[in-house]
Amino acid sequence: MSTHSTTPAESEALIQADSLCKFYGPFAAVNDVSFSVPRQQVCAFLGPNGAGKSTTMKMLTGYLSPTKGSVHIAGKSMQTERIEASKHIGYLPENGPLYDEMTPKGALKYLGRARGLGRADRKNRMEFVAEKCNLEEVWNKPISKLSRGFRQRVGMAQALLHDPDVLILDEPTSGLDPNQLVGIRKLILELGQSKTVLLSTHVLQEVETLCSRVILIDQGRIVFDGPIDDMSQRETMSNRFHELTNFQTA
Ligand SMILES: Nc1ncnc2c1ncn2[C@@H]1O[C@H](COP(=O)(O)OP(=O)(O)OP(=O)(O)O)[C@@H](O)[C@H]1O
Repeated sequence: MSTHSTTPAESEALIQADSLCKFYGPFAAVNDVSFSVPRQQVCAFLGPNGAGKSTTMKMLTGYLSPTKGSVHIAGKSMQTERIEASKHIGYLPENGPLYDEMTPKGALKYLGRARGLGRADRKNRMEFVAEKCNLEEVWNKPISKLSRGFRQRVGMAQALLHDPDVLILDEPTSGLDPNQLVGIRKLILELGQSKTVLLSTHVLQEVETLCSRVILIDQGRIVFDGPIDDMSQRETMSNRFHELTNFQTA
C-alpha cells in the first residue's frame, strides 16, 4: 500500500488507484486495478468494448463507489475527502455534458457558481474555456440541440472550467469531425504540458500522437502498463492490442 501525502505539492502521483474492484452481483467489471499517474503525464487508458474503462473512470472521479479498493487524487482520498479530491478533477463523462436543457453559457455559469468561483474569476474562466473549446457560435443555444462534436466541446469546457490539475477524459474525441479532432487533440497536447491527463480512446493512432504511457485493460484487469514505446517497439500497436486482449478474428 502506498503512502499518501496531504498536499498536492508533496504528492508525486496525482491519480492513485489501489486495488480497485467493482462487482455487479458476481460479475467483476473491474478487478484489482492499481496504477498511479504522476504530474504532467498524458496517459492513455485503452481496452476493447466492455473492458472496464468507464467504470474505472467513474470510480476515479467519485461518481461510483468501488466495491473494494481506494482512490486518491492529489493525495486526497476520494472516499473520505471527496470534496477536496473533486476540486482537483475535471471529468468528461462518456456521454458528454450534463445539463442538457441549458445553454453552454448557462451551464458554465451554474457550474462556476457550484464550484465556488467568484464573479470575476467565473467570467474570466468562462471566456477562457469558450475560446479554448471554440464555443462562441453555440454559446446561447440549448445543449440538447447541439451536434455530438459541439456537445463534446461543451463537456471539455465544463471539465476545464475550474482549472483542475487532473483531467479524466472518457473518449474525448468520439464523434468529432476531422477538423474538430485536430482542435481537441491540440488542446489535449497543450493541457498535458501542465496537467495530468488520463484519457480513454479506441483510436490507437491518437494514443501515439498524444500519450507517453499506455494502460491497457481487458475484462476488468490491467494487462499492460508502460511507456508507449514498450508497447509498440517490435510490432504495430494495433497488433499488440489484439494480442494482449485475446482478439480473435471470425
Ligand atoms: N450498472 C451496471 N450493471 C451491470 N453491469 C454493468 C454496469 N455498468 C457496466 N457494466 C458492465 O461492466 C463492464 C465494463 O463496462 P464499462 O462501461 O466500464 O466498459 P468500457 O471499457 O468503458 O466499454 P466501452 O469501450 O464500450 O465504453 C461491461 O461488461 C458492462 O456491461
